[in-house]
Amino acid sequence: MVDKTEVSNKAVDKKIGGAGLRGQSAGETALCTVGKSGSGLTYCGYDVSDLADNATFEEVAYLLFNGELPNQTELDHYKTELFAQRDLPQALKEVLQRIPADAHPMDVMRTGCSFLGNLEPENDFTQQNKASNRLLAAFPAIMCYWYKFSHEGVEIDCVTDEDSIGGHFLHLLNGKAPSELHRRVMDVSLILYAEHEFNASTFTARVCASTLSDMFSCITGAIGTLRGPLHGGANEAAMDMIQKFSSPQDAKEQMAGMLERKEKIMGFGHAIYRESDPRNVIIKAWSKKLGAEFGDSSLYDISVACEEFMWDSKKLFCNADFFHASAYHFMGIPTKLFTPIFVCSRLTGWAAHVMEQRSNNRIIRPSADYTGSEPRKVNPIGER
Ligand SMILES: CC(=O)SCCNC(=O)CCNC(=O)[C@H](O)C(C)(C)COP(=O)(O)OP(=O)(O)OC[C@H]1O[C@@H](n2cnc3c(N)ncnc32)[C@H](O)[C@@H]1OP(=O)(O)O
Ligand SMILES: O=C([O-])CC(=O)C(=O)O
Repeated sequence: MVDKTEVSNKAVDKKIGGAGLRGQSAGETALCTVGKSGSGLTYCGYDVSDLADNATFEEVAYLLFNGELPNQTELDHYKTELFAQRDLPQALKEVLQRIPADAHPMDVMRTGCSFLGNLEPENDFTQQNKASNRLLAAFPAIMCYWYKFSHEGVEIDCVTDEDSIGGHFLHLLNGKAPSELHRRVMDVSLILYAEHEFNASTFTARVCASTLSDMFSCITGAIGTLRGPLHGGANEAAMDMIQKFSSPQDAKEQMAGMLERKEKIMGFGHAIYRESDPRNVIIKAWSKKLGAEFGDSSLYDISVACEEFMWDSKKLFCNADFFHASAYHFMGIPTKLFTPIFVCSRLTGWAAHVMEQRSNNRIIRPSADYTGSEPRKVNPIGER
């Protein structure tokens, strides 16, 4: 007779692992493919390059939340809904005022998200779209209200008449309407960062969702995960690095030294893509255009030298973050706000994954291979 305990233990013992769970399928999604078809990245079946050329970020947000692109009436309605929710509650402004200027802006985003969840909680899952859209509308103001208050002592008006979220963010940051080029690049950037399957921050959101927690908790956890330099924090780290290089030649020499010292070069490599990140070619082209408009393309030329050097020496390629650094810089965005912009975009992917997890949920709880001590007895404290 088969011993049932033995069978169930065997099931548990089956190793689903490997460092970083690389190559393991950890669930199903209808939202995104990475490294599979088209240019290598699709959202709900649409190639990201097609979306970047022919859609706006709001259309992509709608797509991720609803599974289909909106028609004009649906888009107008959606944008009106988002537009009406841009302002921040006074209590949140007061909290943001208390966060010091030297705080990490990702900590500001985390606190802003969490605190909004106290003021306007998601009481049940019928409110999941409402909560997601509220965060989508409010994130640019959370970032800019804190930044302008803590750095310039200015209490900004959190509402603008900008039509798009990207334009709204740039307007809040600069206190004036952005150029059409900047509006467009910000929109493309938000599209490129919107969704990326089971990346670390999205997986965090899904794990949190799987316990049937609320949307604000899922997003707050995801922000904390995106913060690290191996994930979203790489765009900021890439900027810090390229700013230290005085010329393309200097970049190559210094990078050679970094590789020799076994340092990680931020903005290069990827856990899934093997030869290129499809988002890079898109943001790189916009960075070149912005550099020309900026009137000094040296940062772009240095970035290209870094790209060539890393490919020639290590066969490592730029990921989505690398040319975002120069692109954002050319638009006058302070480096410390780079990763928070990622939050404003990726919120859409996170929230869509939370909704998907909830729609077919089982608590995510893998097992671990034990590597600790053999079973042992507690000695009385005097004998240790
Ligand atoms: C939007 C995003 O989140 S994109 C990712 C942003 N993160 C970064 O840019 C940080 C820099 N990059 C990295 O640290 C890594 O490439 C990651 C975290 C993105 C992926 O990590 P992994 O999946 O473990 O990388 P992978 O298995 O491809 O690494 C292969 C080898 O290349 C090395 N390598 C990978 N990326 C880099 C890099 N940027 N600089 C130097 N060496 C690198 C690894 O150390 C590893 O070497 P080893 O075999 O001697 O240990
Ligand atoms: O997929 C990943 O591991 C990281 C990434 O590129 C993203 O989240 O956009």
